[in-house]
Amino acid sequence: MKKYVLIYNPVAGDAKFKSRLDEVVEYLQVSDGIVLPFRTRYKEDIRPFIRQIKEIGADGLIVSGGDGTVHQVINAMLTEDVDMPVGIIPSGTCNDFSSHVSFDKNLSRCLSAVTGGQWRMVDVGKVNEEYFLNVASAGLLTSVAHSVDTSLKNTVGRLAYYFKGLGQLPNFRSLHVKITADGQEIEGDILLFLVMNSGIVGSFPSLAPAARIDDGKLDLLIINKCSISELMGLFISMFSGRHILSKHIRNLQAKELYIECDEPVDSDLDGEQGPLLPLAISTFTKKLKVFQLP
Ligand SMILES: Nc1ncnc2c1ncn2[C@@H]1O[C@H](COP(=O)(O)OP(=O)(O)OP(=O)(O)O)[C@@H](O)[C@H]1O
Repeated sequence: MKKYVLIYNPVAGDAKFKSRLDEVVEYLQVSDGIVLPFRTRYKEDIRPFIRQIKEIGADGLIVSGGDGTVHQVINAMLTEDVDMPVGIIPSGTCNDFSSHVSFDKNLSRCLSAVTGGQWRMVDVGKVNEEYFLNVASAGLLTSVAHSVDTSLKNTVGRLAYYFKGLGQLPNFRSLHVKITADGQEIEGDILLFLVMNSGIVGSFPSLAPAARIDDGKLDLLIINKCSISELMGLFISMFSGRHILSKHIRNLQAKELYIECDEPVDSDLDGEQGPLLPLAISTFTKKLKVFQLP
């Protein structure tokens, strides 16, 4: 019999996952598995629980939640040296990382990846002392994401980011940054930078076309200072991936980055509030096991 741990956030996204717990237990039992569920209350609950399950020796850890819950669980696992494959039941608003590693909202598909027992190794990024799975960023979208009201986000989902973002366009201002990417120095006025592990961010499918989640590199995408109308044009071209050709975009790959700004600016890690700049960013190649569909 296989043992699984399930960590679930009952309020993530539309808060419907909790009504499907019985289905999860049934699916795993029918597949000769048993599951230990843990319901989150605050993000601070997760690390003490992960520390306790170290002794259990489970065959896999299933996380149901949004990018924020997945971010907390992975940080706790890597910090506490808990080495087990992870499966994700995405129930948040954007679920960027999980959609990249092929977990969609189909519950049986997610669970079949877990019970199938096959996993792959993926890279993880680290900013100062905190790991991130998908993206570290700062600039205009960061303030939008942190100011989107949760009820608005849960009602209209990812569109809330765009609605809120468009409303704030007139307030956007540039940041003067200095970026060192594997020794190469870039300095200038920018609107936004993203350091990506997968190329999916904010549900845009291909923000960094060359990004691979297991290539040992992170993909830096910079939007240089430009006018509001040029920025609107860039957002539209992001849906097709053509933004990469714009003169306002800079895209490169690096293993280590150091990003400084001449003012204190918040960062965003996987949709959660991150540390103030400067950011010392590094890549940990093939650091995490993620279940995959057979
Ligand atoms: N039982 C709970 N009640 C209220 N808040 C909770 C509970 N459990 C976790 N949280 C909070 O939920 C937040 C994480 O939510 P998560 O990111 O997983 O979902 P989301 O915001 O709906 O999705 P996404 O990040 O994809 O937009 C954390 O800040 C955490 O403190």
